[in-house]
Amino acid sequence: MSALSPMWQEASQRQAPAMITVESLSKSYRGFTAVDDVSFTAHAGRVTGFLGPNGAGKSTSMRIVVGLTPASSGTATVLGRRFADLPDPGREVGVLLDASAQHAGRTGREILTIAQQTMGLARSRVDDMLDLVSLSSTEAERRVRNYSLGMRQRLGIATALIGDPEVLILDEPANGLDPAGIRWMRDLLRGYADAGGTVLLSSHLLHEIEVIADDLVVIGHGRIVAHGTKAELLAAAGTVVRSADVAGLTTALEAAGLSPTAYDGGALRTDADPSLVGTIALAAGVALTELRSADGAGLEEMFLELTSDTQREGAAA
Ligand SMILES: Nc1ncnc2c1ncn2[C@@H]1O[C@H](COP(=O)(O)OP(=O)(O)OP(=O)(O)O)[C@@H](O)[C@H]1O
Repeated sequence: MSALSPMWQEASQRQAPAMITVESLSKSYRGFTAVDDVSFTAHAGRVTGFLGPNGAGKSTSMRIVVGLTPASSGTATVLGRRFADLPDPGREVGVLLDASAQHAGRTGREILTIAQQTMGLARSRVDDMLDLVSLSSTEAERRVRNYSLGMRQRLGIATALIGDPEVLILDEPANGLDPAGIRWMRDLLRGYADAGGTVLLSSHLLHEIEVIADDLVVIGHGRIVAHGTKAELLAAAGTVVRSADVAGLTTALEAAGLSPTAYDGGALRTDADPSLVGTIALAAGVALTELRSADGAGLEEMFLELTSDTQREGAAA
């Protein structure tokens, strides 16, 4: 990452170069389409969250990006090349796909030392990385089979970062981390992106990704259902409004041409902004008990819908 030119670091974030480009990617397994015409980009200086319920196609897409699974069609490039064509992938792209896949019989220090030697890095990188991910020297001497999932995630992140790559690709890195661990990871990734790095990370939890990501790519049933900056996706949320007279409020909003939908605990949500909703309620003589911008509600509803679909499918399978 230290190789990033100052020009890139100064570039406005949205105009930062695309470091990961996925175009019309599809993957089928014996007639089942796991990834269906997926396209997105991840930019330098930004954390891109890849969000979707279990089985949505996140891991498959990420495995294709890093060359572990062949695509049925479409292309994926990192730093402008197919992963397999990168001259020095370990030092260009840090990858953590499955923290549990690390060699269980080796110690954390051994795993980092192997990576350090394979990449021809300074020996000091091993201790630097252990410090960075807060694994103590005692923990580093333990075999990975005795690590908690959270410790494996920390070790996996250390391994991904040891080569000082420009791009980080992490599949569900927050799994197994406690709230303090999630905060630690958020700060680490924020610092990495602020220094010009590119992060693509997946999660099946909206709130987890909401606190970490700048950009969001939402996937369901193998297809991209939303893609944009977090601010854009959260802003397109409308208003949450509540009244003791739900029927009267619904009638008034519908008469004004709005289409309110039921929201949490008897409230209603509409796409209109709060001032319009307040004006309509006042004109109709309906007293409100709550009126607020529904930050994130649209995204949350969409995500819940995707999740419940997936659960129904899972139950039927
Ligand atoms: N090797 C495979 N053979 C057959 N089907 C597969 C294979 N790998 C993945 N799938 C299927 O493709 C779909 C997408 O799986 P994938 O692991 O990419 O989802 P995901 O979004 O990463 O989910 P999770 O959050 O559960 O890891 C799932 O229905 C899965 O069962």
